Parts: sequence; structure tokens; C-alpha cells
Amino acid sequence: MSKADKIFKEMCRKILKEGIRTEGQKVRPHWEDGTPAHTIKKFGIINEYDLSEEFPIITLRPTAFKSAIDEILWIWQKKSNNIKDLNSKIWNNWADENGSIGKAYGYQLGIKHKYKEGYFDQVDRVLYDLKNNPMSRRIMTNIYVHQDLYEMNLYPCAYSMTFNVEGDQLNAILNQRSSDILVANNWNVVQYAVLLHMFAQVSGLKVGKLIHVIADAHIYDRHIDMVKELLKREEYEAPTFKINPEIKNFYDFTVNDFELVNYKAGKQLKIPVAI
Ligand SMILES: Nc1nc(=O)c2c([nH]1)NC[C@@H]1CN(c3ccc(C(=O)N[C@@H](CCC(=O)O)C(=O)O)cc3)CN21
Ligand SMILES: O=c1ccn([C@H]2C[C@H](O)[C@@H](COP(=O)(O)O)O2)c(=O)[nH]1
Repeated sequence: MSKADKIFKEMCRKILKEGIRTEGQKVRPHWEDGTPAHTIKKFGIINEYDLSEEFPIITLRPTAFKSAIDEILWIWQKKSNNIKDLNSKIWNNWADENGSIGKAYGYQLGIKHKYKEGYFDQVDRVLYDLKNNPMSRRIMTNIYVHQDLYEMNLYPCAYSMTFNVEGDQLNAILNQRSSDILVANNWNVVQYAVLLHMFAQVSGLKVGKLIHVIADAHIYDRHIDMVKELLKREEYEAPTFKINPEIKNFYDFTVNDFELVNYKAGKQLKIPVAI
């Protein structure tokens, strides 16, 4: 079975068993029909994926690999905050009439900051440090920018990456303040695993560990029975992840440069997304 399935199942069992319910409290999200979207939440989950061993995609249900990559390229490579540059509809509920999601995600990664060597945006600074100063303990990004929060339609959830080189391996910690376990937990893990593969390849490094630190890990009320169903499902072997080895420039990757071979997964579920 895929290691990602094992981690996902253990996390879900832990949230269901030890989690706290929000019913009776004031919560921000709601369902399409206006009902408050309550959760069972567990604070402080840390999951570790060794990307040198296996690609961390679950097989309990399919994770939309291509759409997930399309979104991570939208944020990290196109540095866009407009849904016109995104091929899926996943951000439509949070965009304004012009398609903008405000000063979130890609917008923040594209802002240039001053360093001793000149002006860099956060992505180009990571690329520069991985090449020129790989032993640095300061290679990180952060898009949780307080002065701009009032201009974001949804505050960033996965907000910080810390990169660290050990020997010839590139590791990272992904910090996430809030994770919708059923809709987006594996989606986010797949995205940041692909991102780590991209940074490693263009920096002449191998992939190492991805450590995912989640503050509020929650299962929405309307997802509980679906999660319980997934917990009963059988698991399959992890697929093989393929990345086009010819690409040496971070900005040249496209969705077509990534492939999963033998990705077998259970039946897809129709999952409502809390707004
Ligand atoms: N409640 C909530 N959960 C989220 O995960 C979430 C938000 N809100 N708001 C903003 C973004 C949008 N995200 C989303 C939204 C939907 C899918 C989704 O429906 N994924 C489908 C496939 C989509 C496709 O292929 O186009 C899936 O089956 O994974 C994924 C991420 C993550 N974020
Ligand atoms: O990449 C993402 C983006 C969003 N989410 C989830 C986490 C929460 O369920 C909502 C955001 O609501 P907040 O009230 O702002 O926490 O979206 C995710 O899991 N991954």
C-alpha cells in the first residue's frame, strides 16, 4: 500500500478520535445553502514524507494530479492571483468580478524584495540560494503578509516553505495554518512534493523529506461519513512519479512534464467544498 494512504488514514483516525467539534461556536465557513460548516478539528499534526522512497499520493480515492500541479504552477511559477490563468474552477468562489483572489498566494511570491545582491522575488531568491549558498539555513518563503490580509479573499492556508540541503538532498517543511483534510490535504501534499522535485532538479539536488506541519487539521461535518468510508477502503501500491529530466530552468516546467505511471485508486467521491 502507498505510504501516503497509511499516513492519511492514521491522521483521519486521530482527528475522529481525539478531535474537538466546533458546534455551538461561531465559525466563518458555510455550505452553499448557507448552513454553517462545522468541523472536527485536531491541532498540531506533523506528517513526514520521504520523497526519495515514494511519491506521496493517496490511492483511497484519486487525487487530481494534473489540476493540483496546474494550481501550484499558477502560484509558484506564474505568480498569478487571477483565476483567468488557472485551468480549473477550484478558486471561482473566492474570486472577484475581475477574476482576482486579491493579494494572496502568487501575488505575494511575485513581489520583489531588496537583498545585498539586488532585488529578488521569493521564488527567485530560493533558486539563487539553492545554487549559490545551499548550506544556508535561511532559505524560506512566507506569503502570510499581515499588512495585505485585508485585500485577500481567503487568507493563505499553506503559507510557508523552509528549504534545507543535507548532503545532496533537498528537504522542506511546509507550514499550513488550516487544512481541509478530505478536499485538500493530499492535494496540498502532492503539490508541494512536485514543487520539491522541481526545485531539486533545477538545483542539481535529489529530493529528500517533505515535512508537513498543520496547525488546524479539520474534517467538515458533511465529510465525516465520506472519511469513514475511505477508512474502510483497500489501498494500492504508490504509482511511479516521472518528471521530465531535460528541464533545467524552473520556469520551463509545464503540467505535461509530470506523469504518474500505474496510478490505481478507488472510486472518486463527490465532495462539497465549504465556502
Ligand atoms: N473549504 C475549502 N477547502 C479547500 O480545500 C479550499 C478552500 N476552501 N478554498 C480555496 C481553495 C480551493 N481548493 C480546492 C478546491 C476544490 C478542490 C477540488 O474539488 N478538487 C477535486 C478535483 C478538481 C479538478 O480536477 O478540477 C478533487 O477531486 O480533488 C481542490 C482544492 C483548496 N482550497
Ligand atoms: O490550499 C488550501 C487552501 C485552503 N484550504 C482549506 C482549509 C480551510 O478549510 C479553508 C480555509 O478556511 P479558513 O477559515 O481561512 O481557515 O480552506 C486547504 O486545506 N488548502
